[in-house]
Amino acid sequence: MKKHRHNPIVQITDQRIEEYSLRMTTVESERIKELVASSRSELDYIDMLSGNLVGQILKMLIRVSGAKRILEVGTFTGYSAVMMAEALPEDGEIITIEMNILYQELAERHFKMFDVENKITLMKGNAQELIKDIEGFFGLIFLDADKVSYSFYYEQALKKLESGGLLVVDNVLWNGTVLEPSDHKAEALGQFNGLVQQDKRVEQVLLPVRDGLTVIRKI
Ligand SMILES: C[S@@+](CC[C@H](N)C(=O)[O-])C[C@H]1O[C@@H](n2cnc3c(N)ncnc32)[C@H](O)[C@@H]1O
Repeated sequence: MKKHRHNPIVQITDQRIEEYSLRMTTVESERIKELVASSRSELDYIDMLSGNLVGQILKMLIRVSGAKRILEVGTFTGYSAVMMAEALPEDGEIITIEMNILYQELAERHFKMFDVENKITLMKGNAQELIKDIEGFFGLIFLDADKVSYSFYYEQALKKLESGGLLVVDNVLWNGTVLEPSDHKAEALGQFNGLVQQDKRVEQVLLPVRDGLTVIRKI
């Protein structure tokens, strides 16, 4: 029998509005639906997967900005990486970092299965160590890994973003608990949001979509 996590991510918006928004949003491709089904059949829980609202925002940002080189921190089973690959031109590339061996194997299998392995490179290991040595600049960076390290990743990401490049950061509202932090993750995310808000090097919008998504543009 499948296990359920004690504290799964819940929507911060009204559930009916969330469902309506999903119904009115471009539908996931067949391969993305298959990837979700495959993830569900392999794992006890898949609530870390960012979902169609975040996925479609990423795709839209890639198409509108023309970003060709993308860095993702936090692959999980490859959902957002494959979504982003769908919006990339033929010569585009994604580097995605994952430290969990089980997720690495599953993501790798999905990249092969869904024919995007030529566009996606999976870096295996701790992003906190690996990110510093990644060379070149990126048009878009998607930050979706260990929440307490967001401020560290933020500085690294700013160094690696092209001027005008986008940093998209997931879970910035942490179930709304950033308003009154009662654990170290909520506290770290609250500090991160404040850091971005004060930073003159960027402009940003915090979207109350799903668990909170901030889109940051490097000036
Ligand atoms: C929220 S999930 C990513 C979801 C994925 N972006 C998606 O939309 O399907 C976060 C992932 O980051 C990975 N992770 C957490 N800390 C990490 C670190 N320091 N280095 C690399 N991966 C990390 C976790 O193992 C997990 O798979």
